[in-house]
Amino acid sequence: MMKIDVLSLFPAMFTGIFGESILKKANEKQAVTYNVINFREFADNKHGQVDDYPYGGGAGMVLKPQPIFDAVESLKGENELKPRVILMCPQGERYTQSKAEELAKEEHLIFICGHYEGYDERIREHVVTDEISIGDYVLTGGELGAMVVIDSVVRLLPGVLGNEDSPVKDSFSSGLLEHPHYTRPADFRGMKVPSELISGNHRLIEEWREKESFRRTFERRPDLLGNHTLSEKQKQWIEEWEKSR
Ligand SMILES: C[S@@+](CC[C@H](N)C(=O)[O-])C[C@H]1O[C@@H](n2cnc3c(N)ncnc32)[C@H](O)[C@@H]1O
Repeated sequence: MMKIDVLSLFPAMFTGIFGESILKKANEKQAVTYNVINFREFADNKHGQVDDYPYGGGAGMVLKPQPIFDAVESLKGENELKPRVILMCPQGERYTQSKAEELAKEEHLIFICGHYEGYDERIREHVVTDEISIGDYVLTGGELGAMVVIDSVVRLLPGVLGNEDSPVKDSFSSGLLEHPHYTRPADFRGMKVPSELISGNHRLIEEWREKESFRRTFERRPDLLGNHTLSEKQKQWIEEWEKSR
């Protein structure tokens, strides 16, 4: 079972997300346990102070090393392999599906959610194994970022999603965006579902999905095709689309 610990100054933010939908079910199925800790409890001063002014001056407060070092040390099991200690940070590695797949193989993840201006650099250097950014924008705190990462990792744990929601065909898992979906009715206000999908012919349906998945990626995210060697079929599709433009 995967163990997820979160260090945050605002633990109540996680109550909703861990108590709903797939994250809740994953815990009920004993695929994962969640533990959210307010690292203020580890402050070694009677005011519970976890931040201080930056050396050299300037705006904003910096998270002190002591509460975070002590909190992380308290979470490492004695006989445990090293946990991944993940710092949520806009300066970190940009988060991707392949990182989610990598983290889903681990047994223990510890997330550090910052607030304020930044972290004392010694936290990065001596406690953290990974620094993750969820995108090129700045959030108020690391909590929302940690939720994004946790959600995307937990849904990959064995047994969490049923076969019907299998993550294997999701966008990015195969290197391409997923094909479009349709459901009933087959004709909604004159807008028809592609005939291949209602043909009942599995080969036709698979071919349509394969082609539309590639088209969607080619049109919306050609950057994803950067490392992809095009098959003959894909080259023909591109020619066909370029002619019809
Ligand atoms: C206001 S931000 C600090 C930004 C910092 N001064 C900088 O420029 O790098 C406060 C906290 O929010 C979190 N955060 C902000 N943007 C993030 C992002 N894109 N991805 C992950 N965490 C983020 C981090 O935990 C960060 O320590």
